[in-house]
Amino acid sequence: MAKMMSEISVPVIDLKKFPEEEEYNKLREVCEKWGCFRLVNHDIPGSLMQEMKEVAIYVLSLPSEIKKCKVDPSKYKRTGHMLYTHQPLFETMGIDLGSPQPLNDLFSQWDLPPQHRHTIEAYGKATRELAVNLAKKIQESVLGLPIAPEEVLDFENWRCEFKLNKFKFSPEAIGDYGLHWHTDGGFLTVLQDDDEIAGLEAWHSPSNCFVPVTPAPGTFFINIGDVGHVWSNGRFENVKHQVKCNVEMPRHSITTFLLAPMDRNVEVGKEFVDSDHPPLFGPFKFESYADTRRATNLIAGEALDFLRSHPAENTSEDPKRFRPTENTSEDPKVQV
Ligand SMILES: O=C(O)CCC(=O)C(=O)O
Ligand SMILES: [Fe+2]
Repeated sequence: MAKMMSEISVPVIDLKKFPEEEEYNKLREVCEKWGCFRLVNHDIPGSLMQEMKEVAIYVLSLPSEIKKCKVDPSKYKRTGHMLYTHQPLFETMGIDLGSPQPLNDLFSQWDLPPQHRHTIEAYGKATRELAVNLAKKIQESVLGLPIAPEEVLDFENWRCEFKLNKFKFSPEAIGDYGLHWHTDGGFLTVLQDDDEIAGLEAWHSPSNCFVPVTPAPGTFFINIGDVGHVWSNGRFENVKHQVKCNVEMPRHSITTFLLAPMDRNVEVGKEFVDSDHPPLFGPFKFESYADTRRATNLIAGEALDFLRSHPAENTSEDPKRFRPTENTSEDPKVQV
């Protein structure tokens, strides 16, 4: 069994403390050492978070015949209900909020209360803005202020994805995985984890163990994904995380993924490159990276090895490379 160090806890970033230099330094260090943090004092109202959770509970408890009824997948790649044979406790509902049409189609097919639409739109907009704000703070934490306007990244134009998740926890599922360990593919994720039902665990490389993430109502859990790792030239941790069933009650979470530039390549940020730190990754299109992750089922950041500038320098010698001490007898990696 992997050791679980319950005395270590995920660091906290306080959004109200910016632009204090100390909080910028903490943010940068946390991205390097953990790749995740608990965010407090953001300005998304607790009432909107609660309403969004109620919508998630409502939508994901609809009969499966209704949930199965998909909006045209050729039209909307990111909208629809998904189940995973290897992760039977997990189901997710993706909604593309990039244009009003997918929501129009969903609401006309599913006959959802109109108020739910308002909640999804308001919450999607608020968490997207929060993700963009955090991404900017992260860039500022590296470059220092003020950043020359031409260097500020256009995070507001980046691709964003939105998902409602349900974990069908029950007495029989105790000890099972809701989601096996993985990284998120994008730049960063704003996760509203269940405010009552625990289960999320984040990998902490310096301690070589998974750390339980304790629910904290009214806050978000933020994690850096593979694109954030590439952009920082490997300096920021694309944190591995998993969800385990410890409680006998269903668990719900809502994820807003800030993924990558829409029409440009993902590239190593030039602020991370100098003669001692050549770029570790070549430029790539996010969609093709996402396809590779899916096709190879390498969903814990290993697919980045295909993009390394010097593939011979395989990360297997990297002492920080993820080596789980449990789950090794089976292949736990399943697409998320
Ligand atoms: O529900 C959670 O706590 C985590 C969800 C997650 O990791 C994901 O959707 O990628
Ligand atoms: Fe995740």
